[in-house]
Amino acid sequence: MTFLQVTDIYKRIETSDVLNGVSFSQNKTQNIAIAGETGSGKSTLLKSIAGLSQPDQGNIYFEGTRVEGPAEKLIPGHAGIAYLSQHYELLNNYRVEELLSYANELPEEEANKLFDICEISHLLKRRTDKLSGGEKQRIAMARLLISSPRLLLLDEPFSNLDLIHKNTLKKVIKDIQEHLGTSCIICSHDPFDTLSWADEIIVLKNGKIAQQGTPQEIYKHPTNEYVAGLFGSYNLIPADNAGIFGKFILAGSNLLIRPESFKIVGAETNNAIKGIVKKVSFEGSLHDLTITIPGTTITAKTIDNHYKEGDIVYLTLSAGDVWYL
Ligand SMILES: Nc1ncnc2c1ncn2[C@@H]1O[C@H](COP(=O)(O)OP(=O)(O)OP(=O)(O)O)[C@@H](O)[C@H]1O
Repeated sequence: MTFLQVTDIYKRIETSDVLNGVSFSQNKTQNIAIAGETGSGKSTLLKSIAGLSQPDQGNIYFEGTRVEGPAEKLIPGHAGIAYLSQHYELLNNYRVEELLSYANELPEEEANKLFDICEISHLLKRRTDKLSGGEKQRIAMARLLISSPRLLLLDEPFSNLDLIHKNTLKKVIKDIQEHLGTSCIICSHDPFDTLSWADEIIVLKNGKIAQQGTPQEIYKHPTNEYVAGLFGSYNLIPADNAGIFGKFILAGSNLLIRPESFKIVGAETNNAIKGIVKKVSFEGSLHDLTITIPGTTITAKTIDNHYKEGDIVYLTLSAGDVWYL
């Protein structure tokens, strides 16, 4: 039996086709990330899976049982699926332990384990109005996990979190999966939150799946510029300008090359492309170099910090680093 099966979901809101025939499946151990620009339908898809948005057409089956929408049930939602909205709210003026105790039916030991996993044990005596955004979010998540869902849907969980809280949340999500056996689907528009975590990424555009694949496939072999752009910067060399790349020419195809794919070598070698550094930008662990090469300008990334404007450089590429669009 498939863990989650989403088949041909359509949803029209007012005059927009928000979901336009979305189908995919998830197995129990698979981490799925749903990516897409703002308004592409990510939240609506998650809510449909949770039974909180009524699809106009199509079916969702969770562990073999059809997920009914809010129009079909008195109390919306589906047993075993928990959805954490990006706009979750915690009741004000409660102590965290009070808030959690209302939902809690777990034996003390299990509840304490859950609070440890969510890294909120030290917050239990705190009042809910004296918490940071990241802390509130982990408490909201713990509250949902008390009901021992088998599938947790997280809607933009990393937005509005600083790097420290983001990393805590990433560890918490990993521990939830490892220690509680809960499967997850995360929707996020930030590639850095999805590429390292997901087994499979589903990219939505205008309510349709633009591409579905492993993070490596999506990053290295995007089907179009929309997908390429969602997952990082890229160079697009138009087909009529691709001659400079010699052996990599494929008639009529543009070349898509990620900036980190260029190797910068000190001296002219076979097949190296000569360029002049026009700009150097410090990006933390890497430097972005804007380099003029015959007929165009490209961006390359390097860890070397000695390049400066006006330097002559030589660029090489491997066959696996070029993608044809
Ligand atoms: N209740 C609603 N009434 C009107 N339009 C809606 C409603 N809910 C969603 N939409 C529209 O449907 C489209 C998809 O919305 P959705 O929230 O699913 O996208 P999203 O990809 O999650 O966006 P974001 O990343 O900004 O949260 C948007 O254009 C949105 O304006």
